[in-house]
Amino acid sequence: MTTRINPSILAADFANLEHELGRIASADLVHVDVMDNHFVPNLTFGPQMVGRLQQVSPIPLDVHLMISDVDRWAPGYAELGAFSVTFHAEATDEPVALARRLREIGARAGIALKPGTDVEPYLELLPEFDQVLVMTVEPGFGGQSFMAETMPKLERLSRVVRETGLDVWLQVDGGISLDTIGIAAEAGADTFVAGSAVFGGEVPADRIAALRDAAVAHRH
Ligand SMILES: O=C(CO)[C@@H](O)[C@H](O)COP(=O)(O)O
Ligand SMILES: [Fe+2]
Repeated sequence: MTTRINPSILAADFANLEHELGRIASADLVHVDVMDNHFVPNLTFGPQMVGRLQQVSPIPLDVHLMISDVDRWAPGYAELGAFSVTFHAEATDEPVALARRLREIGARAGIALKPGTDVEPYLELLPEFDQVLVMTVEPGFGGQSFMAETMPKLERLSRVVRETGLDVWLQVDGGISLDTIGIAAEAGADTFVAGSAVFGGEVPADRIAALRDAAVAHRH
């Protein structure tokens, strides 16, 4: 099974983003955290900025929308060429309609679950999605501690994906480091977002390689 490392540019130098993207070119995708200071108490960037990142990035964009009114805003990120667009389950009453719209435009559709959100109601919707993002911290900020109590959710998803044979990527995001990536890999994650663990090092490419090795060592 493929293991993907997606560095989060939330931990990058915002004044030098093109340069920062170049330093993580050995990663699989670049994780772009869009926050609106409404769904979460923090503010990052919007479509104009993400569109420009899309133009200069050497690797595809994995957009994580932490915004309200997502039915209105999410399709725009697919239209600007993002490889995947992940919205929060808590932010819409129509997750299936929105996922279909994203896929129609040509993006992979992802659904994200906050640590306190139950996975059970979403299991039957899995065929509508290309990716499930299990948040391993409360969304809003980088540099928080990994919440191991979210792992049963990942184990449940992993079992269902295996049993059904669906091609749904299982992503974890928040507090992923050399100390925690093995726990998430063992629980069934295949796609790992890491912000501070990648950009906190002198050479992000070395961090990416080390995280990848640690994840592969713990995969079943
Ligand atoms: O979505 C989020 C935070 O809400 C993340 O993508 C963070 O950017 C991850 O940062 P680290 O926990 O890896 O520092
Ligand atoms: Fe994220």
